[in-house]
Amino acid sequence: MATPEASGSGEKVEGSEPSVTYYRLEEVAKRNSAEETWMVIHGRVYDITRFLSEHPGGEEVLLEQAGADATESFEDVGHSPDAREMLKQYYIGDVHPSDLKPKGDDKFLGVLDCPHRGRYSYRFLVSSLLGRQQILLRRPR
Ligand code: HEM
Repeated sequence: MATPEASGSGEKVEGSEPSVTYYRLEEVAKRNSAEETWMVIHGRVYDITRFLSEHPGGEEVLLEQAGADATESFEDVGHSPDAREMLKQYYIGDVHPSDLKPKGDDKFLGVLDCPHRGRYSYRFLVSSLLGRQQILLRRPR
């Protein structure tokens, strides 16, 4: 039976959403070419191989992020709701919970209550405000 520690291509994690396949980041990192292109956006894994030639922003920028976490680049562009909707068709699973642990070097800068839930994600707004610095966000109670 697969465990969260096991490596390999896609697995189920006990106690997690049963229909979700989880991928380790090292697994995603191997799919870094035009033959097989995976990327992570907001903790989700996408196989965008067949989308490369269709991307309005070009193939090049996607290949630069191939096998990696492209969340920041994706948000920095300010993709439209249509673009976000398109993501669904390339979704193959989630990043394994063990690879989602926050990095120890994250710096706490403060708490931001962000009322905007529309087109732009929290991360986009924060990166506009603070450049590349990190800030912890808390939903208003
Ligand atoms: C699978 C993930 C992605 C999807 C589905 C996607 C989709 C799209 C779509 C539909 C557009 C047209 C404009 C819009 O509707 O927002 C677009 C434009 C663009 N995308 Fe992406 N994109 C993805 C990932 C990325 C990544 C990772 C980058 C950067 C590394 C990127 C960079 C750009 C750029 C530079 C444009 C052109 C913006 C402009 O000309 O105004 N995209 N993308």
